[in-house]
Formats: sequence, C-alpha cells, structure tokens
Amino acid sequence: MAKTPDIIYTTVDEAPELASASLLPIIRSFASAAGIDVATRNISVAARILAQFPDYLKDDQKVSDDLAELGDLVKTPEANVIKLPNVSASVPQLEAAVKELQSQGYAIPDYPSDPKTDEEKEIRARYDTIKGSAVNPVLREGNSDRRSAKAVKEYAKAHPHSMGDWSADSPTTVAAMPGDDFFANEISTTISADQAGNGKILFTDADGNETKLKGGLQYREGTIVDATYMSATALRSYIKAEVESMEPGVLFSVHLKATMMKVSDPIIFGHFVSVYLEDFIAKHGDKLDWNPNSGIGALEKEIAGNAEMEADLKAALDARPPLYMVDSDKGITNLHVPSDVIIDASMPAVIRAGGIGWGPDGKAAPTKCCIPDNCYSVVYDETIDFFKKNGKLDVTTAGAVSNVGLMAQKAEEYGSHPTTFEIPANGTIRVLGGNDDVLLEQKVSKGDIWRSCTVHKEPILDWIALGIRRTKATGLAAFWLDANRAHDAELIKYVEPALKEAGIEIPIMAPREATRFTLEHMTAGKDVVTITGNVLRDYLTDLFPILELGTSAKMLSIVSLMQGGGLFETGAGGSAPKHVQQLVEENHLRWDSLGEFCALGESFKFLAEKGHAKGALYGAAIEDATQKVLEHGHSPERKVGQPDNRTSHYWFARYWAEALAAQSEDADLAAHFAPIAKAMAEGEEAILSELMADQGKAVDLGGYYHTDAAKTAAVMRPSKTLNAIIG
Ligand SMILES: NC(=O)C1=CN([C@@H]2O[C@H](COP(=O)(O)OP(=O)(O)OC[C@H]3O[C@@H](n4cnc5c(N)ncnc54)[C@H](OP(=O)(O)O)[C@@H]3O)[C@@H](O)[C@H]2O)C=CC1
Ligand SMILES: O=C(O)CCC(=O)C(=O)O
Ligand SMILES: [Mg+2]
Repeated sequence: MAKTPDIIYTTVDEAPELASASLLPIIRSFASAAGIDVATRNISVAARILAQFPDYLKDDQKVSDDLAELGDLVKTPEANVIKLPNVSASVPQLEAAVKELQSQGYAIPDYPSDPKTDEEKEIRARYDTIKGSAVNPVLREGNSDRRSAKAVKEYAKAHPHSMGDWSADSPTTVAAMPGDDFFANEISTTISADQAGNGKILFTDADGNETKLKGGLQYREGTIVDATYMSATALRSYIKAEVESMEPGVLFSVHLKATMMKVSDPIIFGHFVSVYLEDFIAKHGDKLDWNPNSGIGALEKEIAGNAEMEADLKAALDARPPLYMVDSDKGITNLHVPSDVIIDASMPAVIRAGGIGWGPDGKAAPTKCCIPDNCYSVVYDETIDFFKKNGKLDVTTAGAVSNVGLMAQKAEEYGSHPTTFEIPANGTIRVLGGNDDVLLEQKVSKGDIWRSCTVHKEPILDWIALGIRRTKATGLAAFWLDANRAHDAELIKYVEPALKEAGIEIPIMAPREATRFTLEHMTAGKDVVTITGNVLRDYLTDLFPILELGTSAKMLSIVSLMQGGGLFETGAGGSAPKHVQQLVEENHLRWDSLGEFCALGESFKFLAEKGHAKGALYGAAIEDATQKVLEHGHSPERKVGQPDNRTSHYWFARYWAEALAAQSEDADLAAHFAPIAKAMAEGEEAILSELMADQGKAVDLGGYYHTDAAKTAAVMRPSKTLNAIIG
C-alpha cells in the first residue's frame, strides 16, 4: 500500500481554492525541505460530480473518488488533513456546476429535477450524494474544538472592526413558531443492549398500509435516538401570520440552513416561498414546471419572456412586505435561492450591523427574522434582546467565546438527512429497534416534516471529556442543554455522571439561559467555553467570532479524530462567492488566509506529536509568521488597488522563512532557509509590484466550479521573482 502523505491539503472551490493556487506552492516548497510531503485531494463540487459518473466520461476525464478515500483515512491514526471550506451545493448550484462541466466537454447527464424513469432515478440518486453538506459529515470523525488563537484575538481587540449601534427600541425581532415544531414534538430514547442492531422506520397510513421508510439503521447500545416533526399546517399558518403582521419599514426574512439540513430546510424554505407568493401561485401554479423549494430565482427563469406572468410576479412581490435581500444590487431576495439562506452567516451579520438587513431599495432597515424552530431561535432572540438592553458589543474588551461541539459520527440533526421524510399521507410513524421493540411512535399528517436523529455513546463521552479539558484550560463554561427538550434530557443522563466522576462542576443550562450567561461574561471581559450539540456548534462558531473578530474565517478549528488522527478545518465560514466575483472583475482577492495559516500551524504541530521532529519547528515558525502578518498589518484589504490575498502570502512566506532561518535547533534547516529569507527581503519591492501590477483588470479563470489550473496559477502567481525563490 502506498504511504499515507504526511499532510493532505484539500482542493475545494471558490475563494479558498483561488487562495490555494498562491499559498500551496509555498507550503509544498517549504515542507519539502524537511522531507514532509503535502499532497492534495479534491473535494470540490466539480470533482465530486465527475467522481460519480465515470461511466459517462472518457478515460482521460475520469477522476478518483477522493472524498471516499478521505472518509476512510479519517478513521485511521495516520490522518493529518487540512480541510478548507467547500461549496455545499444547493440544487441551483449543482445545476450550474453540471452545465459548466458539460460545456467543457464532460458528457455527464443533466440533473433530473423530477425523475420518472428508472434511469433518471438512478442518476438522481447519484446527484443526491453530492447535494448539500456532503463533505463535512463524512470527514468529521471527531468532535469539534473551535477557538481563536491568542494572537488573533489580541489583534482584534487592538484593531476593532466596525460594529453597528443597537438601540433599545430597534424593531428587529426573531419570530418562531408558536408550537407544533421540532422542539415541541420531540421524543427521545436511549438504546438498550436488547434493542441494539438493525433498526428501521415504518410508516402506516390511515388504511393500515405499511411502508418501510428506512431499514438497516445501525443502533448501538447507548445510542440516543429521537423522533420529531414540524407540522406543515402549523408552519404555513405561522408564516401567513408573520407575513400579515409586518410593521411598515421592517424587512421580512427567513433564516434556515438549507445546505446542512438538505432534506428538511429546502422544504421549509419552499413553504415560505409558496405562502409569500400565495396569490401568484393560485393564479399560475398549474401552468408552471417549478418547485417552490428552488426559490423565486428558479421561478424567474421559468417565466422569463412571459410578460403577463412577469408582471404578475412583480405585482405579487410589491403587494407583500419588502424582503430582506441577499444581494440588493442584483435583486436577489432572501427567497431566491435556498443555498443563500445560511442562518449561521446571516443572523450574525444582522446582529453585528446593529439589527439591520438590506432591503430591495438597497437601504438598510430593521428586519423580522423568522426562525421557525424553537430549538435554536431562542439563541438569536436572547442575543438581540441583550444588545437592545446593553448596546453593541465593545470589541476592545470582550472576552473570547470558544466552542466544544458534539459532532462525531454524524451526530444529531446534521446526520439526519437519510432519516428525514416529507410525510406522504396521514398516518403513524414508528421507529423499531434491532429486536423489533417500538422505540418511538408518532401520529403525523400529510406534508409534515418528520425526522429521526441519532448520536452514539462514544462520541458523547469523547465530547464531554473534551469539554472538561477546555473548561480546565479556560475557566468558565456551560453545557447548552435544555432539560425540557427530550433529546437533551437523554444527553444530560450522560453528562451529569461524567462531571461527577471527573470531580468538576460545569453548569448545564438551556440555550436561552446559556446565551445570557455567555454574553454577560464575555462583555465583562471573561473567556467562556460553550459546550454544545452539533447545530449550536455551527451557529455559535459564526455568531461569536463574527462579533469578536469580524469574521469566523480567522478561527482555529480542530477536529481531534476519535481514532487518533487530526483534521484541521480552516475557519468556520464558507467559500465567499462574492470574493470570486471581485477577483474575476477586478483582479483583487480579499480572501484572508488566516484560517489556513492557523490550521497549517496546528497540522505541523500534530506531525511533531506523531514523531516528525521538524514538525514542531515548522509549527512554531508558522505561528510566529502568522502573528507578524497581523502585527505588521499585512492581511488582505478589501478594495482593488490595495494589498490582497497574494501579498499577504508573500509576507507570510517571508516571515515563515525568517523564523526557520533564525531558529537554532536545526542548523541544516536554518542554513536552507537563510538564503530564501534573504532573497525574499531583497526582492520585496520587485515582488510587491509584480503582485499588484495587474490589479484592476478583469481576469479569466476558465470556469467557476471547474477552473483551468494554468489560467488560475497565472492569475494567482503573477510574481516571477517570488516564483523563482519558491522554485
Ligand atoms: N465549512 C464549510 O465547508 C462551509 C462551506 N460553506 C459554503 O460556502 C459558500 C458561501 O457561504 P456564505 O454563507 O456566503 O459564507 P462565507 O463565509 O463564504 O461568506 C460570508 C462573508 O464572510 C466574509 N468571509 C468569509 N470568509 C472570509 C475570509 N477568509 N476572508 C475574508 N472574509 C471572509 C466575507 O465577507 P465580505 O463579503 O464582506 O468580504 C463573506 O462574504 C456556500 O456554498 C456554503 O455552502 C459555508 C460555511 C461553511
Ligand atoms: O458543511 C457545511 O455546509 C457548513 C458547515 C458549517 O457551516 C460549519 O461547520 O460551521
Ligand atoms: Mg457554520
């Protein structure tokens, strides 16, 4: 068997991938001096599509299934993977990627939006494995530890980013369902030894016809299994009530996670679209080949050229309260594209701005934020309440909020796609254990969104232990668990004895209380650890970093894999499509690779733990370089003509080389890097001017999802002087 590479750096999409075109050659060149090989594996949406359809491709077009390979690797102690954020594709994004690949000569099939034949169904099943958050759940074989590096936090306190003012009478609110949501309907149980084995989910309609919705569920002793549903009727009447009770001057918005929750949330999104456009759909719905779950963007494409429908759509939108906009310049509303509705990014942006979003007129306005499910809406509701009472966060004095998240082995909601169903008819749903015991049973109605989540015992115990370690290192912490929520009550049965055994007291608080506790302490300058389940891990690791640091991309994001390997995610944010657009239009890339720098440092330190002596020197040198990039103000700036991602990489490389040249533990390494550092310093003027020379001009990357490597390299590595030093 081939040797596992020392470090694997993932190939992804959009802005982080453009950044890699500049940064990775530097990393590889420097690492090779210590005999450390840095390999790549491609998990971009384009590569994942090609990997699914070898039978449609010519031999020289076929690609390996790198995600599957990585999925196996993370279950071994050898794993040392740097994972950059990748596109979690919605249907519109998937369709766009397919179209682009087809235009490049890859004869892959169209995405069947309404599969009828067996062949179409088979193609659709392959595409479904690519849709939404298809990468992270496969790689995350460990729990999550996200925090800011000390240097990053100190820099943010010394150089505070802008924050909007909050006023006590801000009309911005969070609106959740009055009941009959996932929170209200949840039931939960823990699998006994007898019940372990192959579980299944059965549905029985009103006439007694039984269908198996899912079999082969691997229940283990100690696994927590839940069942819950959101009533479609209750959801629709809540949306209607919220649309109809809007105050003038307030924007209407919904905040979901259609990428991660790829089965349930597009359906919820579709209900928002269809209630909001009720009158238009009543008039034209029958004539349309359009699913509201794809959003208004897809509707606009469907009716393009039909003047009557276009006029009616415009009138329908005008008759409703103004929508919160994703991009007001381009007319993209909150209800346009499901993948643009990303609550972990959108709610912090509203809160950071002082409770405002952007309206169709391009002006900022207060916003009603609909977050249907009460499991998590309370966190944002309480946060907004807190800032209304206390005014905006003082970034210069705020403590650091870090997170320990229960994530391993597809924990909780984020692993529930295969066991989420839109209920076909009124009836009963039952979850059976390995011994056919009925574990959970619920009466449901047609259209309800029903799901079952699981979380295994080993990840739970590992998470509690990690929470205890981080609490000891930090001082203040809380478990965010609601004793009144069925799932959390089962988890508490693990947490309480584990804390007792460890002889440590960590409070257990419901999310609303825990939010207040965290905000009170952080505003008083204290560092706080939030120990949460998987969804709150995702939400909080954008919310607090965006408030504290201006972006979550600067976070350290470590997944200590349960089998002993390491997965180092870069930041907590996404792939920044707006940054790609700016690069293409004006050759300026404002993506900040600080997250990559932090992950790289951790990855080298991890290599040292595994016995690679030079890993520790590299890790320390990278930390030093990262701190210098910050201290000397060499992070990318936002506007064309200013230093960007590429110049920040030059400084990072230079400081990294200088640190390796200056260390005295390894004379050979110092001797290798001394001339590199010298050449970088001497070449400063030439390199910076070569890096900046072509800013302002449009560039061609040869694609969006599947860019041309040579074209991208030419754009991202424009300095001959630097390239010659890197070799
Ligand atoms: N872990 C993962 O793999 C994740 C992937 N995603 C995917 O990313 C895509 C985009 O998601 P979106 O919600 O727009 O979130 P992003 O995090 O990509 O962008 C939100 C905003 O945050 C700022 N930002 C994010 N990262 C950086 C960075 N490194 N440097 C500077 N600024 C940064 C940018 O602000 P500004 O524009 O003001 O500069 C950006 O527009 C989607 O396809 C989504 O599925 C999202 C989250 C996590
Ligand atoms: O995998 C995804 O789609 C998003 C992940 C994410 O937002 C996170 O882990 O913070
Ligand atoms: Mg997130």
